[in-house]
Amino acid sequence: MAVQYIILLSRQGKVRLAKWFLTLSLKEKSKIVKDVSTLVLGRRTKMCSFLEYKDSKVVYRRYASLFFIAGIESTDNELITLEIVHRYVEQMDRYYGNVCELDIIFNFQKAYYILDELLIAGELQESSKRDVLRRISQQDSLEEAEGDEEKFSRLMPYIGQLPGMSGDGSSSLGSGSGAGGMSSSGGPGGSFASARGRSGANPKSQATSPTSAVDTVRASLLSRYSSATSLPGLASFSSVDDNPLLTTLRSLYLSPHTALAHTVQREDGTITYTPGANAYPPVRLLNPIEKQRILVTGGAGFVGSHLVDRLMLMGHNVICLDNFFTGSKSNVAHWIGHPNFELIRHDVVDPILVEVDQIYHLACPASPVHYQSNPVKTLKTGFFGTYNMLGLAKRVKARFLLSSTSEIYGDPEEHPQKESYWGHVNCTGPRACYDEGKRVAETLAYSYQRQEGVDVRVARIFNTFGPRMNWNDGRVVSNFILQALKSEDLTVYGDGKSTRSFQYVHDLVDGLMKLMNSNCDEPVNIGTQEEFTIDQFAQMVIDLVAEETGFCGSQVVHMAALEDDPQKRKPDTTRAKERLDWEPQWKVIDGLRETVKYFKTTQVGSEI
Ligand SMILES: O=c1ccn([C@@H]2O[C@H](COP(=O)(O)OP(=O)(O)O[C@H]3OC[C@@H](O)[C@H](O)[C@H]3O)[C@@H](O)[C@H]2O)c(=O)[nH]1
Repeated sequence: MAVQYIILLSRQGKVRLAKWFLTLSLKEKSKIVKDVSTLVLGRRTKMCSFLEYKDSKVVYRRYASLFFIAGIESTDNELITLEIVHRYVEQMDRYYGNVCELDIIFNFQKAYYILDELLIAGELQESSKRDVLRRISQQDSLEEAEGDEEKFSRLMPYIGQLPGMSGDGSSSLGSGSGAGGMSSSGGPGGSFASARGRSGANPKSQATSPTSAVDTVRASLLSRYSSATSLPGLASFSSVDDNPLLTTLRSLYLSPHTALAHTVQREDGTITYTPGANAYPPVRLLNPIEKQRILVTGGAGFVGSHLVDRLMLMGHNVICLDNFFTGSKSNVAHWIGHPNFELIRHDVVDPILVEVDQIYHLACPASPVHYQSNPVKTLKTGFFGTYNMLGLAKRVKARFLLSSTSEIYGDPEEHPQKESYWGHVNCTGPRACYDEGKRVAETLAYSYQRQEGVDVRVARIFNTFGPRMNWNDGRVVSNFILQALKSEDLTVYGDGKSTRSFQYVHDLVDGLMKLMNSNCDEPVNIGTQEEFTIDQFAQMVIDLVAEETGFCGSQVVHMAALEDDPQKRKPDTTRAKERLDWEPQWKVIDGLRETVKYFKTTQVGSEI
């Protein structure tokens, strides 16, 4: 009698543990996991717990929110297998005390250790609960002695900078969305409580339902991490109006090149960077239930890097993925090396596999100058990039947010534009690579939603500006500010009567986060009602630069109009208000003032 494999599967289909006692290729293992998950999850509660799968058998039992699945040979005994599984549950229950799915997610190594004591090569080795627990507690003491020293020495450089970080160090096998699974634990088909009831070993368990076990774990996690809520100025991240947050954010973008201190040697033309010269900004210490692993594609770009800042300050684990085509490492340099941060150079046109809970898919050049410089690549990014990220979302069961654009409305015949408007796009014009790329990206998102059940969010972003726009971005805001700072003429394309509504980047980031965490799966316009003609906007920039620098000698000059340039653009944001409770907090003039400061301090006259 030899067990071939043990799989612990959540009701949402997430594998929480998999142990193989026979040699199989990765492909074969994934096939078995996929087939067996489908078989088991598809069964109703009263159905028999034994199944035939190819030339083997599958024995399963549900305890609270987890299915324990064992594969055996067709000649092996199902009841004995069930008894082994049950013994495993009892031993975990003893070890963890009121074990639940979260225990296994956050302390999965122990679940493996216990299994290793119970089964060797698939054969039952030790059925005594007491002996298994004694060995595990010996291991624990050894690990504590060795691990604490090492962990502390590794974290030492950060401890001074990250309030309360010293208590963390929990690992995560599955995703943070395990918390979602826990909330619905209990129910028919067996439970951890029933295992405890049989063992009679845990007096606490007799009176504890699976739901209260979850509550206990939640409560203990929350109390362990409760100090986070008292961090001065970092308790709330709901809005950028929160001044301490704004001060922290400003410190990140108003001095991007000082993330690494540097000295410039003019004589030999070298720059020396000093690593670790600046402290990381303090990030919130989230309890593991709230801490998400979040992928931001295009995370080193203009909007992406602001989003990364906000998510990092909120205390999440952030993976920033960028091909640095228009994004720049310096936009996120202040996070490099932080324990919660990973930077990956990768082009979304190629697939990638990372285990995450949420995906903000922002990767795509957004300035007309950039996206038109390589239209085929822009289309590939729109289609394949989105296709790959949706595939990833499907595979890891992550929520997916697409950054779409007001450009999907083309040169609109409806004004302001509601989300219900289908648009007016020239599919053969120079802007089509972006417009149609984003339109097909939306189509892909909703097709994945319908066909594969992927949880999608779609943000239609209107003209956005702010710090970290590239000096060579080519969009109207950065062009005009840079021209005005150098007292050059402001180049207005066309007669200057076309309009745009502009929003400051912090408002957009608020909107994206609200949308991601809402239940609104329809497209949502994110933009402001402040609409200007390009002539008016040019004059406002000249005035602001004069106010900031004391002088601006620029004039407005009109040049040839651009092909297919939309004549007017302003969002109807009723849906954002009603569904997300989102409204812009920044007046355009305030955002522009800050952007002028940014360009003045970091671009014009900058050393590097
Ligand atoms: O130097 C310039 C730059 C731009 N403009 C004009 O200013 C207006 C705005 O142009 P931008 O290049 O900033 O942006 P567009 O509105 O054309 O496209 C933008 O739309 C929304 C987003 O999704 C994208 O960021 C971008 O595609 C256009 O009418 C353009 O012709 C100038 O008059 N002078």
